[in-house]
Amino acid sequence: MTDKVISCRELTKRFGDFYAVDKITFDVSKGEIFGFLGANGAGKTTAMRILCGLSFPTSGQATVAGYDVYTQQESIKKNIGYMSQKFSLYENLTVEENITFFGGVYGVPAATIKERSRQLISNLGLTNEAKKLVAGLPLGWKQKLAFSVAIFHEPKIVFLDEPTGGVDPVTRRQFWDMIYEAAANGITVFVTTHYMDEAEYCNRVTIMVDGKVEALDTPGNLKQQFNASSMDEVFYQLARRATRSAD
Ligand SMILES: Nc1ncnc2c1ncn2[C@@H]1O[C@H](COP(=O)(O)OP(=O)(O)OP(=O)(O)O)[C@@H](O)[C@H]1O
Repeated sequence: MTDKVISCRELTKRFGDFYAVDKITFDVSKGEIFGFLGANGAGKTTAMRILCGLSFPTSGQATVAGYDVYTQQESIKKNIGYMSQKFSLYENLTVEENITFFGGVYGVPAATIKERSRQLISNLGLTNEAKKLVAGLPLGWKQKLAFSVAIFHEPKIVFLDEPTGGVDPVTRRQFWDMIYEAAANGITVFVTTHYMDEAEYCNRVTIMVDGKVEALDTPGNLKQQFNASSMDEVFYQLARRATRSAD
C-alpha cells in the first residue's frame, strides 16, 4: 500500500456564496511530485493555504503528513516546507544569514545549521557569495537557494507556489533537478506552476477549473485521454472551459 502524505476529501472553501475551492478530492503519495495546475483564479493558492495549515476549509476533510487541517495546523506547519515566488528569502540578508535564519525558524539546532549550511553553500556553488546579500544574486540562484532553505529542516512535504516564475527553461530544468533529488530522498513535492514544460516533469498533475479538479493523472495518461500531443494542449482544452478569472 502506498504511503499517503496528503489526503483530501471534498475539501471546500467558500467566501460568502463564492466557492473558491469546490469539493476537491485527491491523495498524494510519499516522494511523489504532484503538479497543481489551473488558470488564474482557479483556486490553487486557496487550496494550498489550507494544506499548509494557514487557512481553515469551510467543509470536507484533509490530512497533511497525517495531521488534520482543522485541528492540527501547528503540527502541519512543523512538517512542511514552503516556498513561493512572492516571499521566500530576505533580500537584505546574506546567503549564509538567510540559511541560519530560516533553519532557526524551522527549529534546526544551531550546530546542525552551521555544519549543513557550509555543505549546502558548497553544493550550490555559492561559496564565493556566502557573505553577499541575496539581493545581488541572479533570480535563478535565488530560487535554488529558496528551495534549499525550504527543505533545510528535512520536511515530509514541500509546497512550491510558482517557484520558477520569470526564469528561462534551462534554469527551470536545473531547478527541477533539485526537485527530483528531494523527491528521491522521500520528500513529497506539491507544486503549482503556469509552465507546461514543468507539468511534464511531474509524476501526476491535477488541473483545476473554477475551483474543481477537472483532471488528475500522469502527464502521459492525460495526453492520451485528451488526445493531445503536449500538456499545453491538455491544459488549453480544460482551461478554456473556465468561466472565471483572477480579479
Ligand atoms: N479572502 C478571499 N475573499 C474572497 N475571495 C477570495 C479570497 N481569496 C481568494 N478569493 C477568490 O478565490 C478565487 C481563487 O483564488 P486563488 O488565489 O486561490 O486562485 P489561484 O488558482 O491561485 O490563482 P492564481 O494563479 O492567479 O494565483 C479567486 O476568484 C479569488 O478572487
